[in-house]
Parts: sequence; C-alpha cells; structure tokens
Amino acid sequence: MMTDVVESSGSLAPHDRPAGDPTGAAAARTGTDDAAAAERIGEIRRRIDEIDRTLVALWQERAALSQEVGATRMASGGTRLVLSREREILERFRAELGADGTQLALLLLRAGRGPL
Ligand SMILES: O=C(O)C(=O)C[C@]1(C(=O)O)C=C[C@@H](O)C=C1
Repeated sequence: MMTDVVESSGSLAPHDRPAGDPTGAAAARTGTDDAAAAERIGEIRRRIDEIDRTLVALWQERAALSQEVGATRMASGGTRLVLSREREILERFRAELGADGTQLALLLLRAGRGPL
C-alpha cells in the first residue's frame, strides 16, 4: 500500500504507476521489494555516493587550479585562454568518452575559466 512517506519521496502517484511496480517502503528507497536485490543496491549506492563526492572534490580542485593558471598567465602579461590547450583537452575527453566526453570537457573548461 502506498504510504505518505513513499508519496512524499517523489514516487509516482498510484494512477501513474506501471502494473507490477513495487510499492513497499524498501521499494521507495531502492525500487524493488526483493530483499537481496535491495541489499545489493544499497551497497552499490554507497560506492556511487563515494564516487560522486570524489568527483565533486576533483571538479572543485580542477577549477581552482585552472583559475590559478589563468591568473598567473594574465599577471605576467599573457592571454586569458590558450585555445590549443583547450582543443587538446576536448580531444582527449572525446577519444575516451565520445560525444559525452566533449560535453563534459566543455563544462570542465567553463568551470575553470568562466563562460566565453
Ligand atoms: O592550461 C592552461 O593554460 C589553463 O589555463 C587551464 C585551462 C583548463 O581549464 O584546462 C583553462 C583555460 C585555458 O584556455 C586552457 C586550459
């Protein structure tokens, strides 16, 4: 039966839920009523959360380093950007991750040097 907790956690309203969609409290947290599957999903999610925290920390470290490079270069009379270096980075991410890599690299570069 659907509880208030389940509804307030963002689950679909009963009339929107596909037939056979689990509805218990465990399902609200993991998307399944199967205890073993829910346990494994919990373990995997803990690792995903660790990875996400690492990604955020690395993102912030990279942005700070990139800003320091830009400030150092401009203070010495250099340019704000080095487009050949940006192309190199975009190409590296594209080669590793495809089109999503290019989008990711564009976001990384923007975080470091601000919007163009
Ligand atoms: O490597 C540099 O020269 C930087 O300034 C860092 C960085 C980057 O975020 O990777 C940022 C701006 C430049 O246009 C190129 C690269």
